[in-house]
Amino acid sequence: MKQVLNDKAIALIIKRLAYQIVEDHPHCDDIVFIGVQPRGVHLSDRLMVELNALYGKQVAYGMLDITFYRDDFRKEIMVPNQTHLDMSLENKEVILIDDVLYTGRTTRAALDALLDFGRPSKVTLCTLIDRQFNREIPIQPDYTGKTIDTIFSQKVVVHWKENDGVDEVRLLG
Ligand SMILES: O=P(O)(O)OC[C@H]1O[C@H](OP(=O)(O)OP(=O)(O)O)[C@H](O)[C@@H]1O
Ligand SMILES: O=c1cc[nH]c(=O)[nH]1
Repeated sequence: MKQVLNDKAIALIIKRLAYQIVEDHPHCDDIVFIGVQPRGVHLSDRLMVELNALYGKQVAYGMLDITFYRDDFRKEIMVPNQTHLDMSLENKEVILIDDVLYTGRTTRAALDALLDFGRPSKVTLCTLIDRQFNREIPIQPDYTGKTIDTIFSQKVVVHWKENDGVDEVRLLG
């Protein structure tokens, strides 16, 4: 199982993503940052620390469960996570945050789920890892930590210190 990113690389990437977002958005008043449950939230929590420091205030931040919006949710029993989103998304720019983008189906479900909270003026996507091949939905990231060329049989595994004891990205297979 090959290590693709270690803890130092992940920390640097998260800082860089935060700077890129702030460069594109000098003001954060009309932005809502949303981590996709469950694993996107580890990345979004880290990004919020950087963004709060760069903006000098608490940015609007929520977490979105997409379980019942997945296109395969009827095929197996799934345990939902929690949504924490105590603001309207009407006319806000939403920056969706997830750890991995692969087929694009999770992001599609997230787009569907967030429409329950209003009509955003714009939605952009930030991901730590973009597995750029085998996309099944026409979705691309706007902010990418690292793009990885993978084949179908492989799997990208993102470990987070708070869950797995270590920050790292590994490629299985
Ligand atoms: O672009 P996609 O193919 O949807 O994959 C991306 C999603 O996969 C992982 O979640 P999880 O393992 O819960 O989802 P999965 O079962 O769809 O792989 C990851 O945290 C992303 O949310
Ligand atoms: O390789 C993959 C594909 C989807 N989701 C992951 O977390 N890893």
